[in-house]
Amino acid sequence: MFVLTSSQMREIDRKASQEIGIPEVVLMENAGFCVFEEIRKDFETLDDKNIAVFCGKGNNGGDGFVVARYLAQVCPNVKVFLFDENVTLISKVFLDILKRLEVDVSILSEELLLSLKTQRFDIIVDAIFGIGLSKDIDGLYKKAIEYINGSGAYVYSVDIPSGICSDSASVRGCAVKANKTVTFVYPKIGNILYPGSYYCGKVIVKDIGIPEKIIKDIKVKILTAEDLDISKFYRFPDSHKGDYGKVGIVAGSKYYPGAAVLCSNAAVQSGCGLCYLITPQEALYFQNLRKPEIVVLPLEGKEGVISFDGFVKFDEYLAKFDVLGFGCGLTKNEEVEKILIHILENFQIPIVIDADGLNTLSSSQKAKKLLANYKSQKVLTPHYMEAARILGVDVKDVAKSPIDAATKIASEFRAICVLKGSRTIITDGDEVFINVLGNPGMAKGGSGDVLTGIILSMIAQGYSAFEAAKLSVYLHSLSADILLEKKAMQTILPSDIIEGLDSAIRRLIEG
Ligand SMILES: NC(=O)C1=CN([C@@H]2O[C@H](COP(=O)(O)OP(=O)(O)OC[C@H]3O[C@@H](n4cnc5c(N)ncnc54)[C@H](O)[C@@H]3O)[C@@H](O)[C@H]2O)[C@@H](O)CC1
Ligand SMILES: Nc1ncnc2c1ncn2[C@@H]1O[C@H](COP(=O)(O)OP(=O)(O)O)[C@@H](O)[C@H]1O
Ligand SMILES: [K+]
Repeated sequence: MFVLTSSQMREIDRKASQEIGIPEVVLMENAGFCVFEEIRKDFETLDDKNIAVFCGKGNNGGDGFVVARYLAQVCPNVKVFLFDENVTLISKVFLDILKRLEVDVSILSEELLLSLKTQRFDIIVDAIFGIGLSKDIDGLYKKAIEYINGSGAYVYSVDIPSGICSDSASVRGCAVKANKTVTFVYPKIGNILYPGSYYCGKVIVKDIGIPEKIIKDIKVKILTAEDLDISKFYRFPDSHKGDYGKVGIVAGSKYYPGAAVLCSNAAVQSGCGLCYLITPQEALYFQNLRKPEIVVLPLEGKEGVISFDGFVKFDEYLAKFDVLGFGCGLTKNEEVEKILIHILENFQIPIVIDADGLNTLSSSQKAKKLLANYKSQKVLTPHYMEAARILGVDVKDVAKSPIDAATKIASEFRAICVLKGSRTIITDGDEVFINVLGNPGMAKGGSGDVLTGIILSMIAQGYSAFEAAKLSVYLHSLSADILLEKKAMQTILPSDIIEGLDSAIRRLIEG
């Protein structure tokens, strides 16, 4: 499913009306009716409800007038509150109809808002601002939104909760906290990314009669099972381990031995034929939880961290790997940088760089340049802070526009970027997928190491870096969601996510 920016939505509206000839009033009528239908579906009866519809002066308010008209046909207690009588031309069509039908329409003032505190509404429709929100909310708008949020009513937002920026999903001053948001054509970024997604409640996407053929060149999509290639999950009966690829992992240190265990355990649990773990000897003390299927190549370390001299002894192995993982739990020092540069200068293996591999990259101009020119597939898996370090920006800037940040990293390094967060973004610099599965039970140290292991395993099994990244992000969070059916968020561990891959893969295959 596509995800739109406000300008894409406007362009689609423009084409529908100017090129195809569908009048804008028809689209507004359809939008309002869709919202009404959703409300009618949710309640057995509406005639005993007290309903308020808050309408802004733009077209979002126009949708609100349509909703109010339909509601007034089935409910005697519908009140419309208008912020400004100076509404858009199309909205005026529907405001005039309301007036002719003698629906209760009032201009909202501070006094009127205060008097509403003694009334109780069962349902409130928020049609104050949609994709046209252009500045932070203040004044009477702010007070009305605070009133709506404190009212205890069941709240429907039209298109997007008022106060949420449809392009960044940020809260502009304050925002309506809806129970349900009915959006049109396709969801907007503000409906999908956080914090906007939280304010939306349940998001319902409705078709308002815009022909699909005018919706072109949309690059952002929600990641769904339909976007995944599972053809390589089929195993020929006479296949052998060599058919499922060799993963090499450079990970772990005296300080973070567990990261290496989680990453390599996840790799073997998700199907690669062989998995080799290159880790400093000093990290082995902790490895009793390591799966026995992993081949360990202990490396001579330096103060508990991998050393360049120790590492180059494994060059022969590196040449045989189908994919190399670099970074989980390595820590960051000059030796790690030297090793990364050595790999980038001397090998051409598909590479997945995570954690300290990314931190090393951020501070090494030489490694950055080599990576950009590295002639094999690359996947970078930063979380927001790691992305900020790579881009040399503040983490707030990444949070404000994560799609831009991920796209920039992918383009700069000609890599697949997996920008990890509550909504992980996967991009090759052109197409963008947003993952909407997963839960805060995953917000624990080690979840990222698990994801890296899965991506490595999928590349080893023959998937392209982009397909592997999509498939792995999906399975990783599907596993956590399945665990949530039986476990509390607090007790879901990254190691459980590894074990849960079994259910996740089976559920994906079975559909
Ligand atoms: N053909 C179309 O364009 C369609 C539009 N639709 C609806 O129209 C909406 C977009 O309508 P508009 O472009 O008129 O935009 P909005 O209705 O979202 O808001 C724009 C109006 O609010 C004012 N405004 C913005 N931010 C403000 C702030 N912080 N404080 C005070 N005033 C502020 C602007 O000056 C402008 O008057 C969509 O979200 C959707 O609900 C639907 O009817 C479907 C068809
Ligand atoms: N609130 C959340 N909802 C969904 N997924 C989450 C949430 N918090 C974290 N995750 C996922 O958990 C993983 C955390 O990775 P990362 O930050 O690299 O952790 P670590 O480096 O400690 O392993 C990412 O895949 C991320 O998408
Ligand atoms: K709204």
